[in-house]
Amino acid sequence: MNMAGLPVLIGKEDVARLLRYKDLLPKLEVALGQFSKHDISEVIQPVRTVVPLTKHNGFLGLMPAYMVHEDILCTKMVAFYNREQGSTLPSTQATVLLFDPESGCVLAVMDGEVITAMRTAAASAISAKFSMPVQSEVLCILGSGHQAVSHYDVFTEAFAFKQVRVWSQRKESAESFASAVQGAVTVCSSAKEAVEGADVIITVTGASQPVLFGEWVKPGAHVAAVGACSPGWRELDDVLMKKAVVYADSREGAMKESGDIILSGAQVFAEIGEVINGTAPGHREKTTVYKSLGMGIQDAVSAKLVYDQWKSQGGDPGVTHQ
Ligand SMILES: NC(=O)C1=CN([C@@H]2O[C@H](COP(=O)(O)OP(=O)(O)OC[C@H]3O[C@@H](n4cnc5c(N)ncnc54)[C@H](O)[C@@H]3O)[C@@H](O)[C@H]2O)C=CC1
Ligand SMILES: O=C(O)C1=NCCCC1
Repeated sequence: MNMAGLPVLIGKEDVARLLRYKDLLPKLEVALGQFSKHDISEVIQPVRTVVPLTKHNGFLGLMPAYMVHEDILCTKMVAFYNREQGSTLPSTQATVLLFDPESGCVLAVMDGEVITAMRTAAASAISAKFSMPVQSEVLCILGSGHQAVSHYDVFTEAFAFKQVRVWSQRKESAESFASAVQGAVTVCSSAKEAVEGADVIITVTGASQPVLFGEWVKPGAHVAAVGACSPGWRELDDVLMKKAVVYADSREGAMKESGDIILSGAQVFAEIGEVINGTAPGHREKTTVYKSLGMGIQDAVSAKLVYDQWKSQGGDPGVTHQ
C-alpha cells in the first residue's frame, strides 16, 4: 500500500526484477510441505474456481489462498487458452492481488505472468530434486514458450545437466528459444529425438492431445508435466501414465483438472509436499511423473516475496504508486 493508502501497482518488469529463484525455491518448498499436511489451521487453499470460456477455447481461473502462520492472503485471476497454432494472442494472462489479512485492504496489485512462469518452474524443480534419477545428465524440454524459458532458467540454475534439448511444434520457435536463453541448447527435429535417452523431460506445451509417449521414455526418467491443465486435455499418453509413479502438486486439483490423470485412470501416488514432509517416498529409481496444475499458495508465496522486496527497496513512486 502506498502513502495515500492505495494499493501499489507492480508491473511485469518490476516483478521480474524483484522475484529471484534463490528466495523463491526454499519458501515454496516449505509451503508445498505445509499444504500437504491438509491442516486448515496452516493453509487454506480451495481448488481453483474455473469459469469455462468455451466460445474462446479457454478458462478463467480464480485462485485464492491464505497461509495462516505467515499471514499471507492472496488471490490470482488467470485466463488461459488452448490457442490455434500461429495465434498471436497470449495463452496465459494473470493478475495477483495481495491483501492485508487483518483489514482486508488490498496491499498490492501485481503482474501475474512472471509469477506464474517462475513459481510453476520452481515447483517443478523442487519436485525434480526429490524424484529425478541421481545421475541426471540430459534435460529435454517439449515446448518453447514462457514456461519453457522459466523451466530452462531454474533447472539450469539448480542442477548441472550436461545437455539440454528442446523440441517445439515449429522448429523456428525452438531455434528462437535456443538463441534467447543463456547456455547451449540442442534443437531437435522431433519430440521422439528430444526425449529418447533424456533423464528429465519437461512438457510445457499448449497441446490438448499427447505429445509425449511412454515408449520413448527411458525407464527411471522423471517427467514434469506442466501443460494440459483441463480435464479434456492431454500431454502424456496412457502408456506413460500407467507405467509411471505419479506425483501431483495437489491431489484434489489433479483429480479435478488433469486430463492426463482423469482420462488415463492413473492414480496419484503422492503429493510432492508429502515427499518433502517425508511421509511418502520420492521413487528416484522408477519412472516418475510430476503432474503440475498450479496452486494459489505458489502465487501467495511469490507475491509476498515481491512485495517485501518492493518495500525493502523503498518502492518506486514514479513507476508503482497510483
Ligand atoms: N501447471 C501450471 O501451474 C501451469 C501450466 N501452464 C500451462 O503450461 C503450458 C505452457 O504455457 P506457456 O509456456 O505459458 O504457453 P506459451 O503459449 O508461451 O507456449 C506454448 C508452447 O506450446 C507449443 N504448442 C502449442 N500447441 C501445441 C501442440 N498442439 N503440440 C505441441 N506443442 C504445442 C507452442 O508452440 C509453444 O511452444 C500451457 O498448457 C499452460 O496452460 C501455464 C501456467 C501454469
Ligand atoms: O496455476 C496457474 O496459474 C495455471 N494453471 C494452469 C493453466 C494456466 C495457469
